[in-house]
Amino acid sequence: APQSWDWRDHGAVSPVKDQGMCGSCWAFSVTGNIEGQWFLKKGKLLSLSEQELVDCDRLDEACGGGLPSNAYEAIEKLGGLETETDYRYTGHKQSCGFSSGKVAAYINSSVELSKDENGEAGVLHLCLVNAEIAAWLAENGPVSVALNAFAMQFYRKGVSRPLKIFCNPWMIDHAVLLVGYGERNGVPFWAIKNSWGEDYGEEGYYYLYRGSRLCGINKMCSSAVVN
Ligand SMILES: CCC[C@@H](/C=C/S(=O)(=O)c1ccccc1)NC(=O)[C@H](Cc1ccccc1)NC(=O)N1CCC(N2CCOCC2)CC1
Repeated sequence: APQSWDWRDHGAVSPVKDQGMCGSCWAFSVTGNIEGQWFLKKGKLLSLSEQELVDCDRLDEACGGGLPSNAYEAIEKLGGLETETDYRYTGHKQSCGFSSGKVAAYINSSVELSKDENGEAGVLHLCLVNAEIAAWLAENGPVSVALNAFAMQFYRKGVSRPLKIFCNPWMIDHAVLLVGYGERNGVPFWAIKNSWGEDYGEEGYYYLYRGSRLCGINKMCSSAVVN
């Protein structure tokens, strides 16, 4: 994998969004991943609708939380995602207003990078080791990841390196988008697109120390597949 990589430099990342007072981080993580996949496979960067998932993804729980793996399945069943403009974000659950005629992007399947080929858990690869995530990311696009967000809540700038006791990798409670990795003054980092608005962190981004599988970032990596 390259020494450093950032999908923002390659046009595969839409502007930072704000989930507001709604626990819909899972939807933003998934739309961010699909925006990247769609851009890389179809050449167009779209801003896709999280509200469609909040209102219409019955496998998840709207502002009460969700799982990217459920969301990919729901998007396949629905037939795709409308754009942010066509199905705009309100930050609370409404009745489903999805119309298949307005689908702007679709997915063919999804991959859990934390499982082996036939989807069994246990054989962790492609996500467990940092070099594997970096290689997969540089090759295939931004990755949906989940992590313990405790340290994120107190983050302002720089490379965050919380003590493990403040970032229990088994207490994962937030879903975000991994867009790149690199080094700052010799400190390796992951570049993470958050969904708490542009005022959060560094222009809406969180930079997490890339080492020793901090905050559980290696546990739930996934991506949609667009053919
Ligand atoms: C109230 C939900 C908040 C929301 C978004 C986070 S947030 O609001 O951005 C935030 C996170 C941390 C600190 C502060 C703010 N979190 C989630 O959606 C998290 C994201 C996540 C966690 C773990 C693994 C993968 C993804 N998911 C969840 O909270 N859930 C996952 C699905 C679960 N269902 C239970 C019933 O059976 C079906 C599944 C409900 C809870």
